[in-house]
Amino acid sequence: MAVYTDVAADELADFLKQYDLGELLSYKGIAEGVENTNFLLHTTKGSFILTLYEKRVAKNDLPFFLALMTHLAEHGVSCPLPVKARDGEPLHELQGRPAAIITFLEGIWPRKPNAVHCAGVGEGLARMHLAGADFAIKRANALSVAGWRPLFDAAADRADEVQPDLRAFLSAELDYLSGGVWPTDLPEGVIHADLFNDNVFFLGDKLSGIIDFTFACNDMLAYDVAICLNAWCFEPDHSFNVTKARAFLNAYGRLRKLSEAEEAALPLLARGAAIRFLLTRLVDWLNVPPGALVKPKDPLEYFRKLRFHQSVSSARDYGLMPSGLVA
Ligand SMILES: Nc1ncnc2c1ncn2[C@@H]1O[C@H](COP(=O)(O)OP(=O)(O)OP(=O)(O)O)[C@@H](O)[C@H]1O
Ligand SMILES: N[C@@H](CCO)C(=O)O
Repeated sequence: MAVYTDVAADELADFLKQYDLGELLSYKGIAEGVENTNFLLHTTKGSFILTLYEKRVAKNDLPFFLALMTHLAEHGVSCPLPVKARDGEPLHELQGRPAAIITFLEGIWPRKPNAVHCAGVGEGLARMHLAGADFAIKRANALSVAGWRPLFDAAADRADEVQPDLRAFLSAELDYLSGGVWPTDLPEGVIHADLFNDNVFFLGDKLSGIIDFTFACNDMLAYDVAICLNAWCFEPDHSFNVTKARAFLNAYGRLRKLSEAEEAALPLLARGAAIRFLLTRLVDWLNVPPGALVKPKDPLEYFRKLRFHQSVSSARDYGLMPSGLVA
């Protein structure tokens, strides 16, 4: 998160009058993250997170995110619970933006994830996929193949300022991924779609919670696996760590085994996941709003990851054995 929209103490106190959360003791903006504005609130009833939904979040989608968190929490996934105001609704408006309060989760996101964290994420992701199976509301993935071209168009003219020939590289990759190779028949369900290390909290080695469902949607479950391979299984120098990948995939597979078709599609899905984050980061990198408290993320990290996936010939390169997952 970040702070794009400031909120004065008296405005916040007025806003809180709609809730049964006691008196406001203190609050502060959270600089982490890039999508929405977030504040940590301390009230006489405890700690909470207030989110003001910004640019990339469509207001119509907010009921999906809020209901999903409630559904997952009720099905054993540790995630924040939306707090209902006195009118029974979790969604209101503050500073002209849709705003919601969610419960605070204890834990710390791992700055340097190790293989144990990766196994925790594998298990947590599989639990989320299983728990989401009977969630009734649907939301299409706005950032799947059809959504990448408009991002490219928004950044293309200045892409080469970030790295020479980046524009041509992205254009060729997009042509390939949108040219009929993207899978259409893999198992689908509710995916998190942004399960990065800053969205997973741990207490010690144990996963304590998953946050930030603002990209959650219905899509291929294996695409979520591919997003996590990108987000968790590379080193700071952007080299791939097969030990972490194996730990992640094995833990996932113990709860939800990937089908042969899903395994075979992993390299392609990983390329798609890499270009999705490369493109959103590139657009953000080139368009930091003046005065915003936000640190844009490095797009070129995902260029390097994408290059790696382009060199992968099969899911074996991610630590999977031909007969399926190693115990
Ligand atoms: N329920 C919660 N409990 C505790 N801390 C939270 C909670 N929700 C958010 N935070 C804090 O706010 C930070 C940013 O939250 P979040 O990742 O949801 O924001 P975002 O702008 O959507 O970010 P991203 O760039 O990851 O999409 C987290 O790293 C964490 O420090
Ligand atoms: N997790 C994303 C930011 C939020 O979409 C990234 O690291 O690019």
